[in-house]
Amino acid sequence: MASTGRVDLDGRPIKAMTICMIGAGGFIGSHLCEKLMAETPHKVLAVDVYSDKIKHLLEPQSGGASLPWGDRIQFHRLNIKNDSRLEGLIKMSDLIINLAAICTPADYNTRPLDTIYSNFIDALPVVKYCSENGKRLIHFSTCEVYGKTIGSFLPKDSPLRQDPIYYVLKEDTSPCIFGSIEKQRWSYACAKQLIERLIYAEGAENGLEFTIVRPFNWIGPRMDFIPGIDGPSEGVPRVLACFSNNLLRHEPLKLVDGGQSQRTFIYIKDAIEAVLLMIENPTRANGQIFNVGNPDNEVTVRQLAEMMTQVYSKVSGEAPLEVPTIDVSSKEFYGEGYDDSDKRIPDMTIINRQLGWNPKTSLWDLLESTLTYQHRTYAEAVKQAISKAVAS
Ligand SMILES: NC(=O)c1ccc[n+]([C@@H]2O[C@H](COP(=O)([O-])OP(=O)(O)OC[C@H]3O[C@@H](n4cnc5c(N)ncnc54)[C@H](O)[C@@H]3O)[C@@H](O)[C@H]2O)c1
Ligand SMILES: O=C(O)[C@H]1O[C@H](OP(=O)(O)OP(=O)(O)OC[C@H]2O[C@@H](n3ccc(=O)[nH]c3=O)[C@H](O)[C@@H]2O)[C@H](O)[C@@H](O)[C@@H]1O
Repeated sequence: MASTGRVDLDGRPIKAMTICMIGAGGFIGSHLCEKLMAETPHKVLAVDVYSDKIKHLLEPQSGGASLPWGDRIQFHRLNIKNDSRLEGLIKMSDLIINLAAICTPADYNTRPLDTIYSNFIDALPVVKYCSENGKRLIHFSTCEVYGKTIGSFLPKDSPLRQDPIYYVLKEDTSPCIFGSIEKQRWSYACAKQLIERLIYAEGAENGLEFTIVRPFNWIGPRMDFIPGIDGPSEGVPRVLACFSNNLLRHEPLKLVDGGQSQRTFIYIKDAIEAVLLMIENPTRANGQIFNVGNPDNEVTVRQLAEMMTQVYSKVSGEAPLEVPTIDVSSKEFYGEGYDDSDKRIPDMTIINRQLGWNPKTSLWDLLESTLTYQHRTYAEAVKQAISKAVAS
């Protein structure tokens, strides 16, 4: 590995590495590839079944000159479920990052088998090849492994609900609390928890060098799809894309079960800074599980809907709807077996101590840049789709 001129947090030179990034064509992968190309000399073997979100990194845009990062990024279209090329790509790499997963809640209770296979079974060979070949692994888990907060089981009027010990989620002390088996929502969280335990055990018993990332609602441009435009008309993406779709179509935002659940949202670009620190500081990141979120950006889903409505009106110049939201039951919206995390505030002690990282962007600012992107990218296409539907 050649030196890069960059230094790590302890002042040691960082060597250029080859990174096998599985799921590189998704939302997080596309931002991570962009960052690695723009700011580092590392090479990326980008593995995915789709490449639309990283097209701009793989080939010059129409009429443009060659790409500044040349051939440092290579796309390998393969499905890790059933492709023998995976092991070879892992062997060629210094670091493996696994992002591949089914990770939209609408799938957890309606396609629980695919969800469990994708998040546990399909990740097994990746862990095995890393362990057998002595390769470092950064695996993407989720804040959903915490499930529900302890506080949610206390009486509604209990003063203990105000005590952070009952709701702040900490990597090494918080329990993982899921609903019953009939609540298939938890198939995802449970599969992610088991793969975390397996990776941890590979570290303990076989010396696998690993880092586990638990993202807390990372959002930004290129997240999921807009139904009927760049994804299926009946598809249900995560909340940012659902609400963006409603705003683009001038229809009320749907609040599931009153929109009382709470989330902390973090701007994808802040979160990617944390991942780059993990990549380039293995001695500080190995053996760690990291929460990556923004505890200062907490809102209820209802408040998120209200803020997105205001921000969208500002960036689009269109007046907000008179009735901006409507209530819908979770059964109607997601079907049988849905359940929800009540509240998600990440404890930041470990990532602060190990990597000195903190998020920067406020919720308003991150929504402003994201909705500007959504409006610029989709408004015209949505308008055309609506007028076509009216004409036919
Ligand atoms: N976005 C978030 O806030 C968030 C939060 C918690 C956890 N995560 C985790 O981070 C990871 C990435 O999330 P994302 O938001 O970028 O999701 P995403 O769906 O945009 O990206 C996942 C990518 O993996 C690819 N993939 C899935 N199965 C594959 C297979 N068998 N072979 C090859 N490629 C495959 C998909 O095509 C997709 O491009 C996931 O593991 C997810 O569980 C994300
Ligand atoms: O992003 C994360 O950190 C994790 O959480 C997400 O789960 P969740 O936050 O429940 O999923 P969203 O689709 O973003 O929904 C957030 C909340 O908004 C609500 N919602 C969603 C969509 C909608 O149109 N209306 C609405 O009220 C949901 O019921 C939920 O309470 C997903 O499971 C994963 O992407 C990820 O692992």
